[in-house]
Amino acid sequence: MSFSFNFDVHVQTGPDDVDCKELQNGKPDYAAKSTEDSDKPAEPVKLAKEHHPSSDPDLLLMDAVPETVTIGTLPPLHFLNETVFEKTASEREDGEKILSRTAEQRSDLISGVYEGGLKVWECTYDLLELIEKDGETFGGKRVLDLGCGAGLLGILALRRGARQVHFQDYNSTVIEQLTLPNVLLNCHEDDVESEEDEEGKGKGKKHKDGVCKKTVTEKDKEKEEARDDDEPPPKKRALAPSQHTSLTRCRFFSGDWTTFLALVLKEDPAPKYDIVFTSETIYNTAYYPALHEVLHRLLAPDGLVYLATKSHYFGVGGGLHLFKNFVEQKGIFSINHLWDMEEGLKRHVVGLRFKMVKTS
Ligand SMILES: C[S@@+](CC[C@H](N)C(=O)[O-])C[C@H]1O[C@@H](n2cnc3c(N)ncnc32)[C@H](O)[C@@H]1O
Repeated sequence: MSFSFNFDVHVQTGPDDVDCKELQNGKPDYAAKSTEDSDKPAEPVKLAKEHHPSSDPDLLLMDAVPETVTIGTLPPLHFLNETVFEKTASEREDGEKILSRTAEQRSDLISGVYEGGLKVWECTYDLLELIEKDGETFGGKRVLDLGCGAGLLGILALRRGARQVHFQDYNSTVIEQLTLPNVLLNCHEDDVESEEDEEGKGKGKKHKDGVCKKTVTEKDKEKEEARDDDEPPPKKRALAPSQHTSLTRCRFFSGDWTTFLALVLKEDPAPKYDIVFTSETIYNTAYYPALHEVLHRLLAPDGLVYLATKSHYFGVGGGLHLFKNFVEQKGIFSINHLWDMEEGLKRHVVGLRFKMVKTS
């Protein structure tokens, strides 16, 4: 069986693989690309493009093994477990070959080739919890999930009434095989509501930090496969893209930040975002100029960037301290700590706002 989506790609992509430093012992070597030695900015390596879902994705979703994360009173969020990619890599469309390469190399990141979007990283959960605690409302807001991976942050905003949500990931395979399917999994509002009623009662494991994570097991999957043909379709079956009103509020982009910015700045008017989420994206100091430029150009004058990050990325080099230094040198944004976990490997959520409200 093929797991492919058909996408209309409206902007041509560049070469997929580039000369890049690859992981050594599972960690990328960014030493040659640190901010100190980079008078030349990091090369754009993957040209940006927009993805338009153009076919019925039901088949893919029927075979998917979704997980659900529930945090406090937030709506449950569904996402494909990364293990599905290991098992089905050869059957999926993957022009970038990242599914096979990550499986071969057993690596979370391959610098310049695969930037880690196929799994949900820890700080995404931290940020979801902060949103729950602070009661952030999204009604009518324009949201960018920058370096989205699975896209849970953007999906939450969508579920909570954001006017538009744009998803960006470095890898087109991530957008096509993970982000978009996840959006579809979560877009069927009626289904999701009825699942909340049924499933809130105990299948999930309550974690001490309040995160309730439920995995749909192989057994559940077998049960689903054994279903009689006369039975109604499973609740989580997604609607065709054209039927999704939620989907009309979304756009999907892949590519590196420099060319992503260039692509959207060609639009008239160019997008401005009230909220930008970016989780676990500051591990590589070489990318700071491009990341900062995206935030600078695309954040609305009174907008807010939620940045979730580990304190330090061991073996990689980046981290909050270096990023704060970079931001301070630029003098555009002020940074506030919104949440800190000081035990173990320290994690943080910080907010960035323009120092002076821009008049544009
Ligand atoms: C470690 S993953 C985090 C994924 C997701 N935000 C999460 O927390 O689960 C880092 C993400 O940052 C994005 N990223 C990193 N460097 C990038 C670059 N130079 N250009 C564009 N995207 C980049 C990739 O899309 C990648 O998915």
